[in-house]
Amino acid sequence: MNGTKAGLKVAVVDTRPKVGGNCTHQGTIPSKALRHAVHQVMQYNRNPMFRYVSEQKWLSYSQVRETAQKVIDKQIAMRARFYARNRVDLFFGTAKFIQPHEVQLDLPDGQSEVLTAKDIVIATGSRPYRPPEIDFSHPRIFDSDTILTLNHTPRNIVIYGAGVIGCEYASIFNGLGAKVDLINPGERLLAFMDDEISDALSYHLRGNGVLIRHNESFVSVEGADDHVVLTLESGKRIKCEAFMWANGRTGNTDQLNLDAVELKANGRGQLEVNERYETGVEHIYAAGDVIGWPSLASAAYDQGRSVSGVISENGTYRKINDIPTGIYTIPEISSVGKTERELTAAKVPYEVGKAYFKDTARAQITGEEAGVLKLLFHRETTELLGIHCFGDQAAEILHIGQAIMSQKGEGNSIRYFLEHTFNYPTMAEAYRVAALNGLNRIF
Ligand SMILES: Cc1cc2nc3c(=O)[nH]c(=O)nc-3n(C[C@H](O)[C@H](O)[C@H](O)COP(=O)(O)OP(=O)(O)OC[C@H]3O[C@@H](n4cnc5c(N)ncnc54)[C@H](O)[C@@H]3O)c2cc1C
Ligand SMILES: NC(=O)c1ccc[n+]([C@@H]2O[C@H](COP(=O)([O-])OP(=O)(O)OC[C@H]3O[C@@H](n4cnc5c(N)ncnc54)[C@H](O)[C@@H]3O)[C@@H](O)[C@H]2O)c1
Repeated sequence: MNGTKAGLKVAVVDTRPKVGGNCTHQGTIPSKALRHAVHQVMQYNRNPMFRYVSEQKWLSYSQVRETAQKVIDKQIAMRARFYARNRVDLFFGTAKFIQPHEVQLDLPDGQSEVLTAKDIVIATGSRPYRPPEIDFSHPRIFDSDTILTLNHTPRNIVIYGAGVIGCEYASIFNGLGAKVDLINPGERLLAFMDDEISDALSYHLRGNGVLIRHNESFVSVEGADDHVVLTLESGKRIKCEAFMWANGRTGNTDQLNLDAVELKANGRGQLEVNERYETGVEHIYAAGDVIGWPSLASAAYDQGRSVSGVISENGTYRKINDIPTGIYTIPEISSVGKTERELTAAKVPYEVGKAYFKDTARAQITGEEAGVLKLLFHRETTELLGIHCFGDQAAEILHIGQAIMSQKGEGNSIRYFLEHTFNYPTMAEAYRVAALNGLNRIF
């Protein structure tokens, strides 16, 4: 759309006969819609007020999947309208290069057609990495794509991989009442996050009954008729009704016939690009998950806009940095900027200001009292250096601080939160509380 608005003639190609990409069909949208539905059930079951209405109630995985499908359908319809309104031509078929400026589309009916373009953007995304020794065709063995075909609530599930996907699905199945074992090949959950926030997540998942095992690697995953057995290098054997692999993703480059344009993907199927999304082959660009980090829909949107800005020469181009993280576990996590670990290693004299959700009126009213907002700021200049939030609506709350942190010069100061009046009672008020808490430490 950014390209057509800048005067380019644009065609979009996708294998799937519906727009939206994996983000809409198998990634962000279904997982967030599932998570929201499950969170609502948890709130209903937890809140004593609803016991006047009825006893606790549970929804099945199939029921929450139905609500997710409705959101997916809305997204598809909305995106299809955007393409039509902006006169972006859509082609459905699997694309591969045949010449530097020619792409062949293999169509669902077995026919093929060739598209020619001055510039080409590879935005083929990613898919779950599948170790060859695991039989993903087994009806009880899933990855983050196929978990969306599960049609009952398992009594127990083992999730292997405690990255973002593993932690989010652990929250979803735990919220549905399934017994969840979360197997982490690493040392801690979400190791790239602030330690205190990662500890808070472990504490809350464990408190809700999730069994977390760190530093474990799989030896085998064996599927039987009515169960799956996971064997770990430590000798442990874990039996479950359903097994979900949530460890890593691979860029979708294997079908692109990259040899035809002398491009090469790395071992994870990803393409290397420079700041302007140029691949090294003139006129071929890449953006989104296929270029690897940060592999977020939020970043992919901006990268897509930017790459069309580069091509059209007069469209929007922005170097994308300071990307926030929003992780939709229950409770939610969000962060932007530096962690304490990074600031300590860089010998930056920082201070910490904290506000616990339980001490805010808004959280007491909503009952969402688990959580903390943590501000890291320079003790001399008071500039905000990092924001880390754990708790309900963390992904929204974060953006208030991000707006201040992105100001230039003296505009970026923790004092903003003391010099402006905040609506009361709001979760935004946590910024005022955290700023006071932090500035009180300065002497
Ligand atoms: C379970 C899960 C949850 C997530 N949650 C979040 C979240 O909460 N927030 C967030 O920011 N990000 C999240 N992500 C990441 C986010 O979904 C991705 O970063 C985003 O989808 C990347 O967009 P993309 O356009 O690069 O590629 P994709 O969304 O992967 O789309 C690529 C498209 O290219 C098509 N394609 C591939 N090969 C070809 C070919 N040869 N010819 C034609 N078409 C082809 C595919 O069919 C697909 O439609 C999540 C991901 C997963 C898996
Ligand atoms: N809320 C969100 O922002 C959100 C939610 C879900 C997923 N995502 C995105 O989806 C991606 C996938 O997440 P994940 O949970 O699978 O964890 P991950 O990408 O962190 O990977 C987990 C582990 O698998 C390894 N690995 C990754 N790709 C591999 C490959 N191709 N081959 C072998 N090993 C590989 C990694 O080194 C890591 O140790 C992340 O990049 C994340 O940004 C984001």
